[in-house]
Amino acid sequence: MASSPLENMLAQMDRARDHVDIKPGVYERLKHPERTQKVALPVELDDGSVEVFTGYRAQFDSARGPYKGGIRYHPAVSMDEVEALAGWMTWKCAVVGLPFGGAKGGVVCNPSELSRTELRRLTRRYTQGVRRMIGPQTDIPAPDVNTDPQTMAWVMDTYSTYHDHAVPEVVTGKPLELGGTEGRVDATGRGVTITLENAFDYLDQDLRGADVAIQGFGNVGSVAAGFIADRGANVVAISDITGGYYHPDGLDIDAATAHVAEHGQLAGLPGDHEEIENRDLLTLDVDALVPAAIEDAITPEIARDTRADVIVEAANGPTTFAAQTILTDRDIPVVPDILANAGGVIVSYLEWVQNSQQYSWTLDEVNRDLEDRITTAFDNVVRVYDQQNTPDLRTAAYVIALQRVADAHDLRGLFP
Ligand SMILES: NC(=O)C1=CN([C@@H]2O[C@H](COP(=O)(O)OP(=O)(O)OC[C@H]3O[C@@H](n4cnc5c(N)ncnc54)[C@H](OP(=O)(O)O)[C@@H]3O)[C@@H](O)[C@H]2O)C=CC1
Ligand SMILES: O=C(O)CCC(=O)C(=O)O
Repeated sequence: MASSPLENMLAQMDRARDHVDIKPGVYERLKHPERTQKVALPVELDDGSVEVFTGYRAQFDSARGPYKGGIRYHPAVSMDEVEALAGWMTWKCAVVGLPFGGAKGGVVCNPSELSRTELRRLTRRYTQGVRRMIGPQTDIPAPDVNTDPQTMAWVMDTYSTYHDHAVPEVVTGKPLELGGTEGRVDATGRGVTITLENAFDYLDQDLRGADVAIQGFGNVGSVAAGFIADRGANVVAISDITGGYYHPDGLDIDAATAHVAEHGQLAGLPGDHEEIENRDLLTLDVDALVPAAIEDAITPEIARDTRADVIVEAANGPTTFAAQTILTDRDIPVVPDILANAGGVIVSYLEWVQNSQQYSWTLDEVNRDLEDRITTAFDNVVRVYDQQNTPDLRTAAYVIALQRVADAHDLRGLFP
């Protein structure tokens, strides 16, 4: 039976629960977001008509610091999905040791059908709708699926108009000109690549010469593909919603990136390669599979058929709970989303710190800090997995995250 992202997230928590010293009341609270909001967003379209979009923001937990998490524009956005994504942000920030809680927002829309001016009006409406929830000390949005630095600039501008001065630290992932940080655009893909290297080291394998398949060629997937190819691996397959491409000796990632920059999608990618379906990409005989699209890519059926030696989750929630159980039984390690894709929020944290200090760091400083934090988190997860005999790496990551959030609740005395 298909499960929703929220059901998957809650089941992942339950699997870790017995390994964590947590009061029942605290655990029960952590199964519910602290606050959610649904907003109606009337937007004037370019033809003069008005369409009312639906937006959401879910704030999951703030015991460790302000809520943090991206804004997604996608037709499948729902309250269930943003609640799950907000929960995953909470565990992600905790597992990599950031002083943040977790949130997520989204608007139900198809951005490919909206013009730039329509997207700007939609973003302003959404920001107005959630402006009492967000703020530099309360909840700090960032980019996610189909949103980018320009979207964040509009959020920052709209929020700032209510405060009579610029408030850059209300969002991260901004353009450099508006207080964005060096390295944020590449940060998630860079973190995925570092995690893939860490996983190969842990498994005593060499990334150089390894075959890697990547599903999703957006901000995260395309950047990861470039870095992974730079490390000497063969990126043998890539895909987006329009379909996939395969070459046993590795694809030309620079050419694919240039093609997407020009055409907006991979469709029509020229070159000497085979076209494949997304499902075929997920079951290729590769050394590593990197799902970098959206949730639920790896279903139980895919988990039974996949021939990857290791899976590194660049997307949030790409593996269903039932699929993870099958992969665990098949001894296929999965480096979970809350660790593998944390590079983005790590560098968002660095952006927020720089904005708060009105100071900026070099790209080298940012990249070094990212590498240190994500590698330390990887080592901690592997240590818990090895020492506490958790069923899989995901459970180990949840054990660390849940314990840190539970300890924060205890120390703050939020529960008698
Ligand atoms: N941006 C960030 O910093 C972070 C993102 N993430 C997660 O990474 C994932 C990707 O995000 P991001 O790269 O920013 O998003 P983008 O919107 O930039 O890219 C998403 C990519 O996935 C593709 N895609 C969507 N659905 C499918 C599908 N069913 N099959 C194959 N490809 C598909 C899209 O194709 P098309 O363009 O053709 O629609 C696009 O190439 C998401 O799960 C996101 O939550 C996690 C941490 C941080
Ligand atoms: O950069 C951030 O603050 C959050 C990015 C995000 O939405 C995610 O990690 O899923």
